[in-house]
Amino acid sequence: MADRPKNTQAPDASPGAPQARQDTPAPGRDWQVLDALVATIAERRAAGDDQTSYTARLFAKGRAKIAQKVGEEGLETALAAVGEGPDAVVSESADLLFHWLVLLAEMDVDPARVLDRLAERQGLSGLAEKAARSD
Ligand SMILES: N=c1c2ncn([C@@H]3O[C@H](COP(=O)(O)OP(=O)(O)OP(=O)(O)O)[C@@H](O)[C@H]3O)c2ncn1[C@@H]1O[C@H](COP(=O)(O)O)[C@@H](O)[C@H]1O
Repeated sequence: MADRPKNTQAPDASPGAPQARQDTPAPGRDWQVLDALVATIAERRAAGDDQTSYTARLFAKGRAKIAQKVGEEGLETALAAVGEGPDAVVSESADLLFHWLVLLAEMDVDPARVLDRLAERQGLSGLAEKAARSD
């Protein structure tokens, strides 16, 4: 992915907390983590070594299997929210994001397109959008 804001301070930082240096984001709170994962997924896809790579194995199984995994991980995230707690939701969300990125790669969809779509929607109320639908 590209062209996303980097070094953005975490939204849950308390108002009085010391400001983080703009060039030293906290680990895991920089979009470079996702950029690196996208690159790794592309590399594993190109190498196609399903003996050593879970990602390559997913690609070998095909789109339907990858889509199924996205569905499963989404459900597991929801179930974790209801039946477990924040730590489980974090783990399941990571599984979900990984499989979601694999699915986008399988479909040759640049994840930046999803970010663009979100950006287009910024400022548009979900309720207003729903009310404007013709169906
Ligand atoms: N982020 C992930 C990641 N998140 C989850 N997973 C794997 O996703 C799987 C999900 O667990 P499940 O029990 O649902 O899957 P499963 O039962 O093995 O699969 P099925 O039988 O359902 O097909 C586990 O094997 C996890 O290890 C991941 N596998 C890889 N990555 C990243 O991809 C990189 C490359 O991994 P390899 O392709 O394996 O080299 C790694 O370095 C990581 O950065």
